[in-house]
Amino acid sequence: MPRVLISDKLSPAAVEIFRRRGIEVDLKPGLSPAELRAIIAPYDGLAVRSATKVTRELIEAAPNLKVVGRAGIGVDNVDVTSATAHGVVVMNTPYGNAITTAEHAIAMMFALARQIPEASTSTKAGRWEKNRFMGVELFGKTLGLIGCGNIGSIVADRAVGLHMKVVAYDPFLSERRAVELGVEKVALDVLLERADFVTLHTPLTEQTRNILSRENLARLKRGARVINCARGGLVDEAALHDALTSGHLAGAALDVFETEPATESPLFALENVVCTPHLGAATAEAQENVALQVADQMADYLLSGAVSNAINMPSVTAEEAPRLKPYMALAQLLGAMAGQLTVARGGVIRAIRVEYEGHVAELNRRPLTAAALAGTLAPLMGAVNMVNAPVVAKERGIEVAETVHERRGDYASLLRVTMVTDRDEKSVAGTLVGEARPRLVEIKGIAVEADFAPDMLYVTNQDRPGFIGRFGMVLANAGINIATFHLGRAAQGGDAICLVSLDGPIPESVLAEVRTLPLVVQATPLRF
Ligand SMILES: NC(=O)c1ccc[n+]([C@@H]2O[C@H](COP(=O)([O-])OP(=O)(O)OC[C@H]3O[C@@H](n4cnc5c(N)ncnc54)[C@H](O)[C@@H]3O)[C@@H](O)[C@H]2O)c1
Ligand SMILES: O=C(O)[C@H](O)COP(=O)(O)O
Repeated sequence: MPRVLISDKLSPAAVEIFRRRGIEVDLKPGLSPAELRAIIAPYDGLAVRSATKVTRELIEAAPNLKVVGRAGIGVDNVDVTSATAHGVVVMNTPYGNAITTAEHAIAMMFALARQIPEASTSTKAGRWEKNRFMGVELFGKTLGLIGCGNIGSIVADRAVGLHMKVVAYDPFLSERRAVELGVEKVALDVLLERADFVTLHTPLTEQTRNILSRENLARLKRGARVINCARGGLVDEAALHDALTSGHLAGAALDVFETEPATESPLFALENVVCTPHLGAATAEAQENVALQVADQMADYLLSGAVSNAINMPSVTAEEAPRLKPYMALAQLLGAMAGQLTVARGGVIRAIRVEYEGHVAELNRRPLTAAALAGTLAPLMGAVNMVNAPVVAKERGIEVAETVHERRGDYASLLRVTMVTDRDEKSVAGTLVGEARPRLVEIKGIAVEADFAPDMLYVTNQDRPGFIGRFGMVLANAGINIATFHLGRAAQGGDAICLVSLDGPIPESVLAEVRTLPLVVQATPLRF
């Protein structure tokens, strides 16, 4: 039974889902990084919000970990590169808290425009300062959106409803989408010049870090107001403080901070600053949404291999997963065979080709190619799986090509994996028997029919009488039982292949003897 650890405060709905789906779940929010590292080893899944930092050290301490589920949007607290390198899928819930966060940004805009928090504090303190709090109307004002994705679009919709003019800076926003949303797509400089209010809705990346830098804050209109409900680090906090105290900016509303938890900041002393403690996603509805969604997604992956909303892996729907699973196993086995033959021959890998023919060509091929890659690379590089194989191949400069053949051959479905090195090419092909059992049907273009077995021996020889008898005798003399025996040849008297499955690994001394037999070209033990 898979085990999941929830290390942040998630709605109890998540625990219920995991248990109902047969997953053992432990709820331990608030652990220190060292405490978390000490207990993570047995878990298959880790569910987090933004408080847990899923670092390289944590991932390295988690040999069983298969999936990290972020109950929320931002994954900047997860070291996705390390997770990928260790074959761990990282998934988030990209829509579950979008409305709630957009509403928080709008609430912050109202709070700023009418100084509601400060006015409330003053009124509760018994001071009736009716003349102190003079606000501004939102009607007719210009809202500048930096980032117009899921949350930015909802903010735009609400702002248009308030009769604001909305301008948006987002390099990935199409003109068509901008028109649909009723926003004007502009360059960042134009936004900074025109906006009365600026609201940020981008992830924190190398490109967006400090997007409201000292220079960009200075470009804002005098009297403009800034709202950040996205991520600390998007705004230069020291420069913001200076712009507010100098009177250049009229106010700022911050839900997120460079350092969190933010328990002290010079900004807290300013009257025209409204702060909340990263509450953007904090509504009952949003927390229920993200908890249910992350638990279902993680359970799907752990139980059936279905992948949704993964940051580092192609999607596999729950409907596809059962159909893909046997083909993934076939792709992985073919890859493992091609990889082992390549290791035996040596050489620098240049390319890996995966060919699809028949029904399999109509399936979702990305996970199949990833499985084939994982199979090929694992014998050469160790801990490679479907998650990290494409990255590993890219890092090593290995070209990956996928080919779909229209032609129909002897098999309803055929998968072929070829490894190209600076020396030669090695290809193996297979199919599924009864839609479930992987079967090898071709090695180096030579037809051969064999099931995969944990221990096999692959021999190439000259197609002349005498090989089979001597080969059988060597194994028999060593007390090695041949479980299955398969032969193939390119042409009469030409290159021939022999693939046998054994009841265990072949001892080195016996292998050496096989290699010295007349007619034998090479002998390679295979493990699956
Ligand atoms: N305060 C909170 O509690 C809270 C809650 C949810 C999300 N968030 C934050 O909000 C962010 C946005 O969420 P979303 O769901 O809208 O994400 P999204 O991916 O749908 O949208 C992000 C948008 O930013 C744009 N973008 C990327 N780089 C940019 C750049 N250099 N300049 C301008 N635009 C750029 C993208 O094109 C995209 O349209 C998340 O990444 C997360 O960090 C915060
Ligand atoms: O990216 C997000 O989804 C938000 O920042 C929410 O973070 P939280 O789950 O810690 O509230």
